[in-house]
Amino acid sequence: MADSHQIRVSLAVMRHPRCQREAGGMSPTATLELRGVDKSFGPVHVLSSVGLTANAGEVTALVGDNGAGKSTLVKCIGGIHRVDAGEFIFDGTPQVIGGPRDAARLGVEIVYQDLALCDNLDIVDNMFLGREEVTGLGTLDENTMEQQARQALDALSVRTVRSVRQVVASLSGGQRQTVAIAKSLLWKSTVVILDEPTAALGVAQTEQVLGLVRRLAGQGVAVLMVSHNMNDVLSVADSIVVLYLGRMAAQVRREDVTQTQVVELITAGRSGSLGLSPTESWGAGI
Ligand SMILES: Nc1ncnc2c1ncn2[C@@H]1O[C@H](COP(=O)(O)OP(=O)(O)OP(=O)(O)O)[C@@H](O)[C@H]1O
Repeated sequence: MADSHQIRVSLAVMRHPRCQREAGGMSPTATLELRGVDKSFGPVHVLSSVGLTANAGEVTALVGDNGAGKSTLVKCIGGIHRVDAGEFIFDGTPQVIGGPRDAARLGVEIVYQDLALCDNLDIVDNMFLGREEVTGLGTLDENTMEQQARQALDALSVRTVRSVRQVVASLSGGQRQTVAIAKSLLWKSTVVILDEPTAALGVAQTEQVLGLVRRLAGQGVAVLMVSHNMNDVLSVADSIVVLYLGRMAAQVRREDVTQTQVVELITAGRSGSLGLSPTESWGAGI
């Protein structure tokens, strides 16, 4: 294992290919970058100067203890909460997120834990709910929707769903998660936020969904995955953002940290062996 000096050096030189391209003269552009995000509810300061970077083609895990501010941050990115201060930069351009429509226009899709699927509708109906394709005659274009739903599932190599005309109520937890994730691909989202995607799943289904998360990133999406499950985070993330009491403890590359160091960041806001204080660590490993 690398010692703390090596880790600091590797963090400083930023080993990700995008960063190597920067070293070679090409400038990397994060799909989503947050800088100095503050959010309070009345007198309660929930987020203070939070920043993170989510790159296309990567899974960025967002971790932190209960109450650290993960959900609040996700809701700020999704336009559900308005931030008090801070910048949202999409593909290098600062943007204002004044509400959910702005976030959707910028390609942000949030897959919540409850998945917000309608049990009585089939997979196609769920994937196109509120955004149905219509024919020139004004009727629903079922064939096109069915084809596109199938394509989205195929792009993610989904083999577990037999028919896109299956009613969602009949699907397993993993299959439902699959439908919700494939929906984000269908809508060409550029930033997909997954809220605890394996929370209610058994071992086999967890493996399948984690594979799906990787393939989603493989489609060029910047995936931000909120998770309490350290095994999931360490097996699937390229980069890990740790929130501690509403502040950035660190954003580190997966390969630069051990599980113990991530747990230290989550529980204490710093990791002695990493040698990074919260202010030093912001952005160090991106
Ligand atoms: N609408 C609100 N009004 C007041 N305080 C709030 C509101 N929403 C969240 N908070 C507070 O903000 C803090 C962060 O909550 P948040 O739900 O973002 O944390 P979290 O990291 O997602 O936690 P968990 O892992 O338990 O879901 C908590 O102390 C919570 O009580």
